[in-house]
Amino acid sequence: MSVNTSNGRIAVLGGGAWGTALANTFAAAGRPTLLWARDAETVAAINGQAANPRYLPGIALDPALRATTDAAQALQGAGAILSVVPAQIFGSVLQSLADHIPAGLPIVICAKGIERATGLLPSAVLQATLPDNPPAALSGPSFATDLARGLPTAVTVAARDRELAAELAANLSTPRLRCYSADDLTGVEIGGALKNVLALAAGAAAGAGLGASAQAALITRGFVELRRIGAALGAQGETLMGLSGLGDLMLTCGSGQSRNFAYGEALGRGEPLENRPLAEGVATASIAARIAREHAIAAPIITAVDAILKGESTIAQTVEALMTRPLKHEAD
Ligand SMILES: NC(=O)C1=CN([C@@H]2O[C@H](COP(=O)(O)OP(=O)(O)OC[C@H]3O[C@@H](n4cnc5c(N)ncnc54)[C@H](O)[C@@H]3O)[C@@H](O)[C@H]2O)C=CC1
Ligand SMILES: O=C(CO)COP(=O)(O)O
Repeated sequence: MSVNTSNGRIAVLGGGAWGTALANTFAAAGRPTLLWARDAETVAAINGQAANPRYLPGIALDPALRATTDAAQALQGAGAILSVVPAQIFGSVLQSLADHIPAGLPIVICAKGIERATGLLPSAVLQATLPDNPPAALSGPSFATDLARGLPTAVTVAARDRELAAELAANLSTPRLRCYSADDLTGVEIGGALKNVLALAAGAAAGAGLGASAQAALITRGFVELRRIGAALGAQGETLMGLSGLGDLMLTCGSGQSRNFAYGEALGRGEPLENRPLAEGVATASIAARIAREHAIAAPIITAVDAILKGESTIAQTVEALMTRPLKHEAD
């Protein structure tokens, strides 16, 4: 590993809730940080009022946080780059910024999803687009609103090179963000991506009034599916029991603060689904169901989430189908 990521500024790409919360924790910890956002109003609000009213309404940011609409400025002299744009547009954003991204610098992917069109994890999208920039990922139980309010949490920072992962984890840790390191990049990405699909299922169960028992059963059996898909794609089981698997599942599947859970709840209540905040699990459900099919993996819950979202099945039909599946040994 030849790059020292502690030199220079932290460049955070994406001025939404999570990009702002991450940049804010670094700035509050005294780390030189520059946030790139495409939206000039967001940039003006961060620089002028220490606020991001569009994505983090009512939260006071650190006055030291600086933002820009100029990607070249954000990336010039950066020692670490965090990409915090949604998973489905990560590839196109990378392509548009490619000329400004210093070769050799790792890119820490903070999105949680699988590219729907290709089935690629974000790290593979990065490798296909910028093969000289090593992929890393930051993932774990972390609501943007919690971190932005200065509440503490812990996440995993993964890179295939163990030393690089440890260095990034050390550089990105703040008094409010404890970063553990890991070398199972695939496991960390899969945990983050698939927990969103299960949060949709848990939210739908809550919204449809199926009860706390059904919700716990769904999450537990959903986690079995997450681990099966993870294993097929090369993830280590241990990683999925960690912060970016079980940890994030516990957070997201149990709180209406999660946009994926809230989307599922609206679905379960039969409410309109247009114009809602980003719910990455919607796109990921479709590709996760396809991956499961292609690998002949039993994933009835993830497949059902996809079918409900596509209008191919109702929640009542899904409950009936799941409850009448042939009985089986739990560990099989
Ligand atoms: N909000 C949260 O609590 C957390 C979110 N994440 C993940 O972080 C990723 C981003 O989520 P949020 O920041 O919450 O979403 P958000 O919806 O709050 O913000 C998305 C940001 O991406 C920007 N964006 C969209 N298309 C773009 C484009 N073509 N070029 C440049 N910028 C573009 C938007 O302008 C916006 O600033 C997602 O994958 C999410 O799963 C991860 C952990 C926590
Ligand atoms: O990933 C998250 C918390 O770890 C945020 O979840 P939502 O995108 O569902 O709000």
